[in-house]
Amino acid sequence: MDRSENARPQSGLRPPSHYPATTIPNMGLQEITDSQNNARAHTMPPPQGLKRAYNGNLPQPEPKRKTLVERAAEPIGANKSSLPAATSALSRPNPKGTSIAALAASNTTKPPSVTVPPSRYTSTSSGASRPNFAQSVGPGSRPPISNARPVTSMGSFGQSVSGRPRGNTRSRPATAMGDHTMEVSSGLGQQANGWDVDERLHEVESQFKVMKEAMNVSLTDRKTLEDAVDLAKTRANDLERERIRLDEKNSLLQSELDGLRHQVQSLTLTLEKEQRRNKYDLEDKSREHRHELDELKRELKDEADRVQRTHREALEALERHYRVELEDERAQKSREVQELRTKLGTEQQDLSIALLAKDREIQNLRSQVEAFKSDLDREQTVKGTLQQQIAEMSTTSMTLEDRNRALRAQIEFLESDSKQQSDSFTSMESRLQDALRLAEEARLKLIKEETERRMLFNKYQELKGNIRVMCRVRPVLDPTEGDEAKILFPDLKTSTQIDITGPEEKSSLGNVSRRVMPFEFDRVFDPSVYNEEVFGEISQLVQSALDGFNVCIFCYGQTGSGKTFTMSSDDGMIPRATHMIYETITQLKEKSWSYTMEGSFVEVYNEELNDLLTSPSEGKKKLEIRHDDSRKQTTVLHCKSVALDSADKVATMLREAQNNRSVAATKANERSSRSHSVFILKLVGENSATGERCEGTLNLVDLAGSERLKHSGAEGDRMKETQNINKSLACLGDVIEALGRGSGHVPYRNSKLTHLLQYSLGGNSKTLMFVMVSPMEAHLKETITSLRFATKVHNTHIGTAKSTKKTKERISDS
Ligand SMILES: Nc1ncnc2c1ncn2[C@@H]1O[C@H](COP(=O)(O)OP(=O)(O)OP(=O)(O)O)[C@@H](O)[C@H]1O
Repeated sequence: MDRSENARPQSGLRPPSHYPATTIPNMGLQEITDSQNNARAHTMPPPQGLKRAYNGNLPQPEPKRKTLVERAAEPIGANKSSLPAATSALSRPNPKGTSIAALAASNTTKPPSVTVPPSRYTSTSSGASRPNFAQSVGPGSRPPISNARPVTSMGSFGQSVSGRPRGNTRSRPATAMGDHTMEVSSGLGQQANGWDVDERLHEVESQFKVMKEAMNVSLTDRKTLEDAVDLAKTRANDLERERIRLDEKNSLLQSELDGLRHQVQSLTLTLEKEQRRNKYDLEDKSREHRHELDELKRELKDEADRVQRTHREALEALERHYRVELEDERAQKSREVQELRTKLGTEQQDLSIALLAKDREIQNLRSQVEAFKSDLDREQTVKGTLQQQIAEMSTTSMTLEDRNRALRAQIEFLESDSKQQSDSFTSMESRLQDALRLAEEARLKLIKEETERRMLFNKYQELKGNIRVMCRVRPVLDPTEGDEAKILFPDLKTSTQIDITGPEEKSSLGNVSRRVMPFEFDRVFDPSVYNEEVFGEISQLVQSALDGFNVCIFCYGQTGSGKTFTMSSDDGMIPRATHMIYETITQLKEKSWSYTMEGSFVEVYNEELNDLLTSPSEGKKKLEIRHDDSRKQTTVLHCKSVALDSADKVATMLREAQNNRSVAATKANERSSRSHSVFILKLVGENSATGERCEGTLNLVDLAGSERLKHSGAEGDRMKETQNINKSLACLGDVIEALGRGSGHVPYRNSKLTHLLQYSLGGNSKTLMFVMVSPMEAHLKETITSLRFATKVHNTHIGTAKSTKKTKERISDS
């Protein structure tokens, strides 16, 4: 065991390095002694003297079984001086904290005694070796056991003694004496003879002496040992006390340790508390920091919001500012635009006024041009007359020249006689006056001739008949329409006849035949004729209206036969009539005639009058018919009348009437073909030169479909419509018939239509009926019916006599 192990404290707790120096390691006494024993057991051989003394006879001492007493006794002899030092070392506080074991070890490792060299025994007495022996007994004084040393030194002794081989060799117990013996023998000299008894005896004696001395030494040793035992006992007691003191100290230390543990615990607790506190502090700090961070974030966010808000506000302010500016600018611009518009409007107005003025000017200029033209014509006539006169005058002039020459001769003869010249001027002036008078007379004659023309024209119209009937056959619109009826137009020259091949008829004999029915009218238009040509025929009647007559133009026929196409299509009779009227009015201005023209459009549906120029949204007022017998004029109360001061207005009026009719058509199916429409054009003309005044009316009537009720197979409202249509058409026939008969009573009031057209059907009025014919076989019966009705009308003569022709039906060849 080394010193460091001895110095280890008993308990597991190692005191800290800064432990107080007074503290002694907690080591038990037994342990100390054990350690010493062990140390000795390893390091110390038994005392040399004893070894020699008991070599071979004494029991070999058990080195590890030495008691404390023996061990205590060992250093006493040799360490009498060291014991007090040791005890004092134990008793006094060790400033460096050296342990007892360490002290013991130091005693062991540094023996104060010196081992007696063996050479001393060879030459010295026994008394001289004692202190050395005592010294060798002390602790640590013994030389360490050498492994090289033979356990049985006697063997070697024997060898060394004999120096030669021995035959009868006795073994001797190995003793420590061997060495001495050998040394002694060697000291006696090498020449001694082993077989010398004396010598051997001497040797034994000397050995005996030595042994005796050894005995004495042993006794002394014993005494010394006993003293040592006592001393050891004392020392043990001291040690026991020391142990108790150490125990006390130990317990003290334990309590101190407990205190320290407690302190450590409390420190640990404090530390834990501190840690906890620190943790809390840290958490608080962290919370604070987080809070601060949140605050900062919030502030930052607020700041950012504020900045954003500021920016937004700034932006909004800017936007507002710019918007206001923009609005201002826009308002200014719009004001400018408004001003410009106003200016433009004013300019436009001015322009339109100027335009109107220009128009008027142009019109005036035109009329002037026309007047100039007529003047020119007149002047040309006058010029012709004048040229004639000039020719006459040139003849006269030649005569005059002859006369002039003669006169010159006379003048020359008479020398400046001017009387004749002035006479000549006077005659020329009178001639001019005559020419002007003639021109005025010619103008008056022209006006008179216009009046005469009107009269003659009217007479001509009357001769043609006040009721005229024309027939028009529409073309086949589509090949899929069906079979075409056999219609012929035999009189190509005059175009007044139409031959209809009737349906198949069976005679009593069973012969099937078709009758050809010829119809003759004032004019027959085949399908190839255009509206333009048709209008050419009726233009004279329009002229009559301008001349102050009431004119009525009907379109009669079954549905789909072409009534509306003839009357109201874009190039129909109504637009053409109005255009013609405009043109004529303009022409008549040169004859000092000025006209006003008013138009209205009414519809007779189910024996009720409707204003087609008033839309249903404007509210419907009941129309009433008023007659002015003195003027022979009819007025429709509450009916819209449009001043037609331009030809375009007629087209607008027709469109408006068509629209209003379409709206009405949604309530009653196909209204247009189920009602009579009447376009009324009132014309009032005045002649500024003659003071004449004329008032005429042109009625353009598109009659409802003339199909028979039983044919149409109508029911309900449709039947009522058809009944009303048939009734009004029958009334028209009755009126015409009554007029033709010259009957005193004409049943105008039997239907709304005849009542409305009262002054346009009888008396001085002119009536033209178009009978419209479908070319289809399927419509043959209706065609024949219509043509028969038309013939009846055609045979009626109102006012003046009219030659009539008789036509005969014949049987068709086919
Ligand atoms: N002479 C014609 N040339 C070409 N097409 C015609 C002619 N006459 C009539 N039509 C066409 O025949 C069709 C029927 O004509 P329209 O509508 O004038 O008949 P309507 O007798 O007025 O019929 P409704 O009594 O039903 O009004 C129309 O499509 C029209 O354009």
